[in-house]
Amino acid sequence: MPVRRSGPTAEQSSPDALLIRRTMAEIAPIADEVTSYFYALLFVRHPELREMFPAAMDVQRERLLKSLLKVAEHVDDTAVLTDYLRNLGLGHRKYGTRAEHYPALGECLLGALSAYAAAVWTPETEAAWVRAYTKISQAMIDAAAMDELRAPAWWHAEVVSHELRTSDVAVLTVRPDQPYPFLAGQYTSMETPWWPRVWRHYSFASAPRSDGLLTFHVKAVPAGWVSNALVHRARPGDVVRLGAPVGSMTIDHTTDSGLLCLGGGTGIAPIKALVEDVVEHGVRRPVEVFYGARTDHDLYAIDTLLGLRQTHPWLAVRTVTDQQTPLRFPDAVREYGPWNGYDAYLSGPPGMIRSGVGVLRDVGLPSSRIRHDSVEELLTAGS
Ligand SMILES: NC(=O)C1=CN([C@@H]2O[C@H](COP(=O)(O)OP(=O)(O)OC[C@H]3O[C@@H](n4cnc5c(N)ncnc54)[C@H](O)[C@@H]3O)[C@@H](O)[C@H]2O)C=CC1
Repeated sequence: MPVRRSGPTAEQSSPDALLIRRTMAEIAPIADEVTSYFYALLFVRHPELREMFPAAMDVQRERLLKSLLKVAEHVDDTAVLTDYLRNLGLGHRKYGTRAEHYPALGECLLGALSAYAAAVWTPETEAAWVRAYTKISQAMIDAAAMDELRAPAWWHAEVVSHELRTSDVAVLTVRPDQPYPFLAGQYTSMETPWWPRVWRHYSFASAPRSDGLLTFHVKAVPAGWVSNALVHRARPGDVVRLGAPVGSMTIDHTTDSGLLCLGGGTGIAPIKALVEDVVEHGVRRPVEVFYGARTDHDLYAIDTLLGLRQTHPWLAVRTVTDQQTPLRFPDAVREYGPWNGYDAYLSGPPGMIRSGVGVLRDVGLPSSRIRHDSVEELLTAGS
């Protein structure tokens, strides 16, 4: 996502926004308890909804809280909120969420907030939350209804190849059961047969292919149930479920400006897809890839990138490993350039994205030319 301007200042905030933020500030120190209480209320009052959620609720709790914080932060910023709620509405289709579930969720959310923010909870606060929740849920319901007209809620996809590239990184190729339209640079959510209702995000590692197959790079991370299953258990013939494609780290093909791409670890996956997308479009534009990894051994995608470079002279590929250089990745981009006129794409660990954005701003790139996925989403990606 391009880095956005910040929302309205406190002085410009609406009365509802102030009340909502006051509630969020009140519950911030006990946020875990509030979300646990919310789900307890929901499952006691509506036991039929329990089966829509995974057995272990830790990531789910975090996601709900992040969504609430995001809404509270941007409650007056229609542009940010509209985009965000649209994606949230689409994203909930794969869970089986329907319009009639929203009032139940809203009633339990207000129940949890009023119980834990009792010190600041007034009739005005309650009215502000009712207005906000009505707006939020309607935006999500409308987005889901629009999407229903053109796409399934999820796709089944069969693993057709599984290649272990290092002891903990696998390249998986899957065949969706129906056409799966997406853009290079986007990501999807995946559920495996071993962990039902646990969804994790993975970026597409190839541009759309004529045979319709999709490729992912997965690293088994400690305590990452889904990633470990995908790397160490998945075999051809296994069937996963995919949600809709999301993400705005895509190429603007109406210009021919240069691309500066920073991919760290398995974050090289969408960068490879972007390079293939440039190849597909046949327009020669400079593409400079910086590929960061801990060691040379971890540069599992280097042969593919060097292969592309051999046939496409506009492509430059530089590797930066933690062993090899005194300048840590992504600082190494400072040694090259100038980068004015380039669009930048970052993909990798959240810390790398944050420091990469800092480096790019330092070398003079405006925020509007820097693209990456939401760091909040990445914190629960791929585990
Ligand atoms: N669209 C995206 O942004 C994608 C993000 N990812 C994420 O990328 C990560 C990949 O993990 P690994 O392969 O284990 O990467 P890793 O931990 O091996 O790091 C890869 C590179 O990033 C650098 N790095 C790591 N943390 C940094 C920090 N805080 N500041 C500056 N540089 C840092 C490392 O030095 C190394 O060069 C996962 O968190 C995954 O979720 C993966 C695919 C797509």
